[in-house]
Amino acid sequence: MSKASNIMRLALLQLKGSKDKTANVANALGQIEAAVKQHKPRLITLPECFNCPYGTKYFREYSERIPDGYTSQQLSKAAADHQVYIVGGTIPELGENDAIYNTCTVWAPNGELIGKHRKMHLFDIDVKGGIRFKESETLSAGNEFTTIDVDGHRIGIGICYDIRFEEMARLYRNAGCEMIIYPAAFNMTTGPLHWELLQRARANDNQLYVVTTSPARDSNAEYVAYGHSMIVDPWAKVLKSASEGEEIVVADVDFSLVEQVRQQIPVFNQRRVDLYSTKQVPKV
Ligand SMILES: NC(=O)CCC(=O)C(=O)O
Repeated sequence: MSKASNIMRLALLQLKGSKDKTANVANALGQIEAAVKQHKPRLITLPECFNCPYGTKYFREYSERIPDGYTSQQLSKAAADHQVYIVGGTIPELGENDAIYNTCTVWAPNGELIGKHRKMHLFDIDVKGGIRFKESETLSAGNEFTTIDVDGHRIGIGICYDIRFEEMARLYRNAGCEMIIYPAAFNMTTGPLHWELLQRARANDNQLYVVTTSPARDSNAEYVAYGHSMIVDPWAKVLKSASEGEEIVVADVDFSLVEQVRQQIPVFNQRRVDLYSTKQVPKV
């Protein structure tokens, strides 16, 4: 598809969550409607696990089939009603053989499912004096890369912990992506240290936009999300950032900046491939 425009308006919805799935989805739908009315975005993003508490003991109970489940159907309808792209955060997906995945769905303005990304790198960490979390206790990892086309612009999808894996971002860059979107929920141990750093690193290394959308912080929750949903530009500059609470972050991104940065700092033509190998890029 040809690039209709280089400017795209994004709205990142940093949403409050609770244990009530219907209320969480209703809140997301209300915020989508508000964002559309107030800001007329082309693309809306939601947080990781926006319809359920983020915790391994909850994933199976809250899981749904995609695209037949309740949350998918609501997001599809919202995209069509408002004529907008929706990167639907993540939900626990009930997959083949009863496996559960942490999955992002992407909806086109006609309500069609145009992308489904299962988190590839499960969040399994144990930091002394900090956080212990093991997604693999109940989740399975996805094995496929996911890119979508929005008005001729290729966008890669990753989920939270995926951002730590530079190889994945590099692969998206090599596949022609100009932006990577990560629904995410960093925590209060690693968030202050690594959240902005990782986004700016991925943007700088690959000369593309990086977008993250977090749940709002709830200090009483079992897992306290860091917040600070963010858009970083291809210069690795923070274009816009949320605070901790429920918030809509709106920004116009200019995709011509991607090409400008790649021309001005042409590292991808300066690789010493005679000294280090570059892997074959799998088709994505
Ligand atoms: N939900 C996640 O994958 C959390 C990742 C995270 O907090 C990190 O430090 O990495």
